[in-house]
Amino acid sequence: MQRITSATAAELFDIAATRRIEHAAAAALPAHTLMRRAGLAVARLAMAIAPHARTIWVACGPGNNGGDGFEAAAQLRHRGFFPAVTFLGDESRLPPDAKASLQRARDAGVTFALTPPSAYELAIDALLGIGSTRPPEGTMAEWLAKMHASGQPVLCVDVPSGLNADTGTLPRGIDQTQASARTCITFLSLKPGLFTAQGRDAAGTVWFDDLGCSAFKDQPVARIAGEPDAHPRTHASHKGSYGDVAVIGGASGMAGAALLAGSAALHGGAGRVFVGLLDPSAAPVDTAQPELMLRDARTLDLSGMTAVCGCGGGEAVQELLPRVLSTAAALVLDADALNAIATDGALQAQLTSRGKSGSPTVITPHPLEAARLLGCTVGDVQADRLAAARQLAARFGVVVVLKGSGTVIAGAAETLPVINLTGNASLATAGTGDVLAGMIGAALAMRQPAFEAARKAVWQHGHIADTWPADAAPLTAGTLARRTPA
Ligand SMILES: NC(=O)C1=CN([C@@H]2O[C@H](COP(=O)(O)OP(=O)(O)OC[C@H]3O[C@@H](n4cnc5c(N)ncnc54)[C@H](OP(=O)(O)O)[C@@H]3O)[C@@H](O)[C@H]2O)[C@@H](O)CC1
Ligand SMILES: [K+]
Repeated sequence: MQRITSATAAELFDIAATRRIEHAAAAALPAHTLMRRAGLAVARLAMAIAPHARTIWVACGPGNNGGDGFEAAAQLRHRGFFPAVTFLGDESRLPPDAKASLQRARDAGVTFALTPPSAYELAIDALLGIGSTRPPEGTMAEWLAKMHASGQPVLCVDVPSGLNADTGTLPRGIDQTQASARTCITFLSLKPGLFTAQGRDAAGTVWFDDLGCSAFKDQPVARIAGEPDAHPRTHASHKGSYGDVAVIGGASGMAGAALLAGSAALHGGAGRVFVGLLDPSAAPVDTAQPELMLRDARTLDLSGMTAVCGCGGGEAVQELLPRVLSTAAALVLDADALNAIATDGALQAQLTSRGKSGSPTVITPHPLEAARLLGCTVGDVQADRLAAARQLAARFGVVVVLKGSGTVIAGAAETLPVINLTGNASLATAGTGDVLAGMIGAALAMRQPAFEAARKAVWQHGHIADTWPADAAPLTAGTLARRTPA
């Protein structure tokens, strides 16, 4: 059993691949072996989460996910705990493995009830796993709501019930994202839906148990990538070794966004950082950050530079985009640059030809910006974030950073997309996106390949937030850019 953290590197498998792994493993092992192992793993984790629990509510559904629950209840009872099972299904229609585990729970003396216990210290959600086909309703929805509202810890078996394990979406009306402590133990494969969209909040802390079946492989759909490699600086290096970043943005009243991106690029290690402001009346120097070289955006020669374009760009950025797209050696497109491209076919064609020419280009849309670029709704993007990121990457030939819970980084078709596991809700504050764009710009300026530059910067951006000292001032975009609480 392995706890999954932002340092974990592993491949992710969709439901179809997980089914193939399950079938291959089940065929190679004696009957009921997988479910016994799964139930034992659930029981072990339950005992670790709630070692002093008097009552453990085990909610079991109509399929093999419920079977894992029966098996866990049997194992818990054998170890002196008092699991109370509520079963929502038809015994005569249980799959054979689940039927065997139901009998084992009965033989162990587990208590069965029609309604959940009035008090319990841990709930085990074994209602639905990867066989979920429709939104939970009726009693099942009520039980899930009760678990959610109780404030007691919830341990989800394989996946939070109702969660789409491929996409991380929950059905409307099924809110599993607010309970006090949520844990999910998943079997045989790590599923992408546990790590993006609503999946992260619904699953909480994820544990993985391969049930002794690591030899069974299949085709992954994505990966979590762990901590990126450090790029140590050689002693005999100089500022020219780390490249030039030019931030293009900061239209009237929005200079702060461009300055934040510039600060992030500077602290991200770029050799020199220019900030090309679109507001002609902007101050000639930022006295708080004198290292930033402020220029009029229209006068900057971008050849040989990494441009970070769009931060606070407003509508003014549109007229500069043809030149930025054609001359920047490497490019990060964010915010208003993306909105401008979304409404301008000629700019889209230019971005596509830039992507096809192999010039390093990273775009950093949030879901609404991604929807505008794809000509669909935010709901469509969020319904399958991996697919949306892949589609954007394929359409423009660029690296895509689709922001949000479980940021997705997608590039060329032959590169597995990455779901990033660092970051938390403290990043939901103005300007953090500008900081990310600047950090990616710095990594590109240091000549890291575009996908790796994006992956590394996204990881670090979230990691800074994750390791922000609890007793420090709250994280702001400015302190995030400087990487130091102040
Ligand atoms: N085989 C093994 O040894 C191992 C199995 N493992 C475990 O098995 C899980 C997969 O099991 P599974 O395929 O039986 O699917 P599962 O998620 O239990 O649900 C299917 C049932 O639910 C029903 N149903 C669907 N949606 C519903 C809804 N909204 N509301 C109500 N009912 C609904 C559906 O009915 P139907 O759609 O056919 O009407 C069907 O009866 C997997 O996630 C893992 O936990 C692993 O531990 C490895 C070892
Ligand atoms: K479940």
